[in-house]
This record gives sequence, structure tokens and C-alpha cells, in this order.
Amino acid sequence: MAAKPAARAEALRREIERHNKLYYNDAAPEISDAEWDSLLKELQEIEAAHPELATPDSPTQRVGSKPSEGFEEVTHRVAMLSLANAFEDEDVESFDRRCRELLNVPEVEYACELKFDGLAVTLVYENGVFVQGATRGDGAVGEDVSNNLRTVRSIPLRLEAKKPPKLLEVRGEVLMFRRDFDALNKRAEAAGEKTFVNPRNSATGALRQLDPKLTAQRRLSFFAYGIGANEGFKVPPTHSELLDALADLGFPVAKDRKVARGVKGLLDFYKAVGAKRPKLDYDIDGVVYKVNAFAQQGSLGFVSRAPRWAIAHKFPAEEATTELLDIDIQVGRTGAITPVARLKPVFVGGTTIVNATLHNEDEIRRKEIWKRDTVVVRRAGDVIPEVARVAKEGPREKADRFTMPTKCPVCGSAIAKGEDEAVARCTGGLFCPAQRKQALIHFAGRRAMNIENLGYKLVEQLVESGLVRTAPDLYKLGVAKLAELERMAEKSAQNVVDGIEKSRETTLARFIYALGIRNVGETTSKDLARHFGSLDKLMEADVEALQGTPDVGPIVAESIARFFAEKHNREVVEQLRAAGVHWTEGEGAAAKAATGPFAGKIVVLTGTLSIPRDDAKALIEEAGGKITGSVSKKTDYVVAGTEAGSKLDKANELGVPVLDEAQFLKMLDK
Ligand SMILES: NC(=O)c1ccc[n+]([C@@H]2O[C@H](COP(=O)([O-])OP(=O)(O)OC[C@H]3O[C@@H](n4cnc5c(N)ncnc54)[C@H](O)[C@@H]3O)[C@@H](O)[C@H]2O)c1
Ligand SMILES: [Zn+2]
Repeated sequence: MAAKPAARAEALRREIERHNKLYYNDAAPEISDAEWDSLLKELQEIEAAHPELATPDSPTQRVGSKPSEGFEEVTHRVAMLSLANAFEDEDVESFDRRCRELLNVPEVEYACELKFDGLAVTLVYENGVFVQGATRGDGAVGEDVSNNLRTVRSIPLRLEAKKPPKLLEVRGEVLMFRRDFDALNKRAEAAGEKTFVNPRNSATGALRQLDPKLTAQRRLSFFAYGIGANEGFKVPPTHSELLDALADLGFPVAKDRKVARGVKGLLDFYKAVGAKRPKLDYDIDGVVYKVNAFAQQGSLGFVSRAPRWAIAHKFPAEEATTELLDIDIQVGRTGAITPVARLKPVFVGGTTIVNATLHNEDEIRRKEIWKRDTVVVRRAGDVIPEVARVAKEGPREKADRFTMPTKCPVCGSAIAKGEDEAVARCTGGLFCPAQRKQALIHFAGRRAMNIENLGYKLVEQLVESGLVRTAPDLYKLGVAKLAELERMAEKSAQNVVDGIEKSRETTLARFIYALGIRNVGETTSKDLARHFGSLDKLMEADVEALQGTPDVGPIVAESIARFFAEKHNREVVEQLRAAGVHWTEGEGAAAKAATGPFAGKIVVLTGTLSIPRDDAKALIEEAGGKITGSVSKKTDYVVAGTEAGSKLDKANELGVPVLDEAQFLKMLDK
């Protein structure tokens, strides 16, 4: 240790106190729990090595934090303690050994339950009526939050008992269900307010509101796990029976609990709960083992801040704090551009991680993350680790700010982002090596170029061996080269070459679809082929012309234009044509429309026609017309069926030419 132990201990005490206030009183921790745990551990180690440095007011000797101003103080009749922690199986083994030795018994019976990740409260019932509720505070003195606790629906205001005890203090955890937390954050986001980081912080914040109305809006829940002072209450002989009794009195008691014997029983419970954890409605940060018999609890007693008869076996931390060294760009198989944080290695959720996703540019802005900041990374279950938030700002020099590159780091094509999309993408679809396999599989697909015998495995082999880089390379493949690949014989190679050969003759719609243009599916490809008739016309079309295609909106038009604006993509298209890929081109609907009888005309349909309205609409569009909903001076024709109403009147008023059904069909040459 570099610093002198005395100075280091003093600094740690001050630091821990500061974090305690932020955590317990402000519900706004700056560091992760794991980091707090390691600060406390360091202090405990110094105090153990230098007993003369231990002070009675050290955070190692006390729980929580002094109550803050704003609430009345409540002195607890029976102190509210914390729990000792176990992180490893060995910690559980030594806990069990200690209990056995101190009790002088061969085996101990334990009550196992969940360790709720909320905050401890005590509820005082006099003659069966809820009279006061308080937070744990520093264990000796808490805050009177009775009015706020009254708003928690699962806390009974009256005990379900014919002859209630004179006094009963029920202890448990106030927490927020995940769904209530999500709803709360959604509302906060919609209102432009600050969102909470996790359900625990928001439960703490809610319970410590000065206005109970605000607490009520936040939907807190409660689980009972013990009692404090009592008078006239018949305490059962074991903890597990006490929990049953509390349930009978009307308190919510979590169902996931069990009586177990010996270390194996404890560890089995830990594993079972760990597996269930992601599916629970609320957060837990571990399980708790308590010596079941109260007589045995009594003889084990307490140490400074926790009972000797209980231990919390924590799950690996899902959050940890580390330095964000740099931000890299990753290009996914579909061209999605993801900023990835390069981290100073950190142990979280049971493994060491060096990368975490930053999702996208908007997320980086929203969370205000800069390079060289100290960040909290989260790894929940099997989910990809992510940077959750900034813990401490770094130097934040100009170069530390993240800027989205404008070109794909893999292929150099432009990066583009649709207006209503969060994700930016590389536009080099056919060309980009990062997207190669995906692009080729799509290209060869049954509904695209329909290349028989060219499946995923083979595409992978072709790309990895370097034989194929982009789609045109497929058409250069020979049997000899293919047969050299693993699991390929002359015969199967010939089948593949035949399949490729056959695909040279295709249709325009299939070819468009095979290009893998973002947002352009099979149906849109057909629409485009029909509308434009030729590939060159499609490639020349600007966004406006593209939008002239039925069912093609601005987003689709934008991605098509962007695709053909990319030089690389045009090159690939030319190479494919040069390789002999061909189809019959026709005069597209667009061309027909340009010379049709309604070319450039604005038409309004009204009244009932003998043909369905959609058919009439299609006929007008094919003939070059554009349909609008209301009649104005700009309207060229009103087509009026029977029972035409106000639109017809308006047309007459403005002098717009009106066509009846017969005249309309005649104009179309029908
Ligand atoms: N990030 C920070 O800045 C910061 C600061 C202070 C504390 N902390 C966190 O808080 C922990 C220490 O706080 P603590 O003293 O409240 O201890 P704790 O939360 O680790 O354990 C004791 C508490 O567990 C709760 N609990 C949940 N289920 C229970 C059950 N079934 N039976 C009994 N109790 C149950 C009670 O509220 C009890 O007070 C640290 O390990 C750290 O995780 C973090
Ligand atoms: Zn690219």
C-alpha cells in the first residue's frame, strides 16, 4: 500500500461516508455496489491489520447513513442491522462451520429466502393498526416515512387477526417491481424528466418524497422478512414459521423460500434462485440464509453491524465501473454500424470484459459519454454487456468527443442513417466485406437469384477461402476450383456451377430483390420492376421519381437512391451484367404513364362507380394521373359516380371538368 495506513483509512472512511449519503439519502450513487464493497473491504482489512486505527464510528461498524433533514427521526426499539456478505462458496462454508462450532451441533437448519434489492423499513402495529413506519437510517435512528408507507398497497393498514398483539414491529423490504419501474421511466422520459437508473434507486427516491402523493404515483411494493419489537405476539420457534405467521397476518411474503440443512442445501437454493432470477418480477441481489431456530439465533448473537446467525450470499455484480479507453466502430452483417467501447478490463457478472456496446450515436449523446470517462458497464444474464452510464467525467478534451464516421471503416462506403432510425448503416451492401456473407446468401436465395446448391455453409467456405468477394465472383467459379474445397467433390462442384449458370437468366424483379437494398423486399422489387420496366431507369430515378411507384414511400425511396448513389454498388451491378446476368426488359408502367391519357393530371374520385374504387385508382395511376382527396383549383378532373355529393358541387363551383363513369372509361379506351 502506497499511502500510510492511518491516512488511507481516514480517506476511505470519508469516501465511504460520502457514498453512503449519495446511496441511502439521495438515491443517486456515483459508484457501483461492487466498487463500494471493495472500498469497505479495503477499510476492513486495514482495520484488521491495525486494530489501533479502528474507530467506533467507522463505516465498518455501522450500517447505512444518518437520516437526513426533512423527516422526523424515529429511534428504533430494536436496532435494524445489516447482513454479512458471502460472495464465494467458501464464504458460505465458513459461515456454516462457524455456526456449527458456536452452537456445538453437527448440522444446522437454515431458512433460505431472497435478498430483495430495495430498502429496509420497519412497520409498527399497535393493537393491530399501522401507526408508524420508518426507514433503517443508521440502524439506530431512522426516518418517519409513515405517510409514504401508507400509500404502498401491499402494506396492510390493519392486521388480519381476531386478537391482534398489543405491539408488533414487522420488518421487510420496500421495492419497485420492474414493470412499475419501466412505466415510471417511460412517463419520466415522455415528460422530459430525469430517468432512474434502477428500481432500487427509484424505490428509495419514492419513499423519501416529502409529498406522499408523489410516493403514491410511483407504485412501491413490500415483502416482509422479519420482526422487531413485539408485545403480546406469540413468536413461533423458527424463522420459517414466523414468515408463515406474517403471511397469515396479511403481509406479502415471497414464495421462493425453503428450509435447508448443511452447505449443500444452501448452495442448491442459491443455484435454483440464480436460474430463476431473470424471470422474477423484481430485482434481487442474492439470497439470505438464516439459522432457523430462534433459540439458536439468540445464542449466536451479533457482531458490530450484522447478526452472526445470517448471511447474504450475493450474486456476481451485474454492474462494474471502469475506464472507457476508446470508442471503435463495428460493422454488422447487415451493415449496421455499432459504436463499441474499448474498456480497461473489468470483472462483471462473473467474467472479465474488455468491450461493451454503446448501441448507437443517439445513445452516446443521451448518456453524454465521452472517451476516457469512467463508466458503469452492465452485464445482465446473457445480454451483451453495455455501457450503462457515466460514473465520472474524464478529461473531456476535444478529441474525447465521439463523432460518427461518415465512411464505413471496413469498405469506405458512405454511412447513412434514415430519419426515423437510430441505427446508422454502411451503404456498401454488395461490396462491404463485413456484409459479404449475408449479402451473398441473400443474393443466392430462392426468391432472389435462386442459385441451387449454394447454401450458407458453402458461401462461408467461398468467402473464407477468398474465392468469392462479391456476387460477380460467383460467375467466375469453375468446377476445378470449387472441387478443391473441403467436403466438395467433382460432382457436387459441377452441381453448384450448373446452378450458378442457370441463374444468369432471371427477371428484373428478382435481380432488384437480389441486390439486398435495405427496405426493398420481394413485393417492392416487383412493384419497382413493373413501374420502371428497366434497370437503367430505376438506377437513374431520383427520390421523387421513385416515390411515384405505387406503395413506395419516402423511406424506401431514400434507401434505393442511396444504394445506387454508392459507386461501389453500381460497379457490382455492371460486373453482374458483364458476367451475363440478364432479363427481359419492358416498357415500364412509368413509361406508359408518362404518355397515358391522364399524364400529369390531378384527379379526384367521388360517388359510387360500378368498378371498385381501388381499381379505378389503379387505372388512373397507370394512365399517368395522380389521385388527391379534395377538389381545388389545381384539380384537372373530377370523376363522379352516382350519389356524388359536396365534391361534385365544389367542382361545378370552381369550373373543374367533371367526368361521369362512361366518359371516364372512354378516356381510358376501355
Ligand atoms: N454504490 C454505493 O455507493 C453504495 C453505497 C452504500 C451501500 N451500497 C450497497 O449496499 C450494500 C450495503 O448496504 P446494507 O448495509 O444495506 O447491506 P445489504 O443491502 O448488503 O444487506 C442488508 C439489507 O438487506 C436487506 N434485505 C433484503 N432481503 C432481506 C432478507 N430476506 N432478510 C433480511 N434482510 C434483507 C435489508 O434491507 C437489509 O438491511 C453494499 O454491499 C452495497 O451493495 C452501495
Ligand atoms: Zn462497409
